[in-house]
Amino acid sequence: MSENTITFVTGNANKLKEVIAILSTSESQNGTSKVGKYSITNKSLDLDEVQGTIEEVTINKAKAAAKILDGPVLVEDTCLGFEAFNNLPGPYIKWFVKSIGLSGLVDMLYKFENKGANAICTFGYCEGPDAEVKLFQGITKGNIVDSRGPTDFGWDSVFEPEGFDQTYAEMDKKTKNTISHRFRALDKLRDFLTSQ
Ligand SMILES: O=P(O)(O)OP(=O)(O)OP(=O)(O)OC[C@H]1O[C@@H](n2cnc3c(O)ncnc32)[C@H](O)[C@@H]1O
Ligand SMILES: [Mg+2]
Repeated sequence: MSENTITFVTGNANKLKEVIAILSTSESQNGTSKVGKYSITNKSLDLDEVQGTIEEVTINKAKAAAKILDGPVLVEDTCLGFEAFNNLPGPYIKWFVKSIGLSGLVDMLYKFENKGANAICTFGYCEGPDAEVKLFQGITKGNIVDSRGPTDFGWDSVFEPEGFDQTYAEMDKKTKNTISHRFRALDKLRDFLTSQ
């Protein structure tokens, strides 16, 4: 593998699809994206996640991936935080969705007038097992609403981004991919990689 190849490590096929779509250019082929001098390829691995802040979780994931693959890696951790809960569940949103479901998330806020939520995406880039992890974060604000639209990607159907009357799940993918937390984080990562 060339030294300019970065492996995006995720166990989530929907994340991967969005990353490829957002980074796609005429030079991308077969799931490999070109950003500046770098080629971004991918590997499906479910990395252990420690408890902590989103930054700590992402740094740990990146270090674990760089150790396993012994080379440049990119990982991503996605949070959904409720304003009424001081931004929890945050990095633990996956376990909340798994254990209480989407209607459970909506019910958590039933006592609160403030339905505000932040979708936060943090990419961690690490050049190798002994390198520092660089973070690139994107945030999209929105509200938690009753589920509308397909439920095949995480909490997409209960998150209505500010300024829109559709949930992420109801939007066409192109629209989501120009306003999403993931798009905003990748924009920063792209700036960094193209300046290298
Ligand atoms: O292997 P990794 O990359 O960690 O993939 P994951 O599915 O474990 O992902 P996270 O640890 O980042 O957990 C984030 C949770 O939020 C969900 N999620 C991530 N991005 C999302 C998005 O854009 N819209 C809706 N749900 C999303 C995802 O399905 C998880 O349940
Ligand atoms: Mg995960």
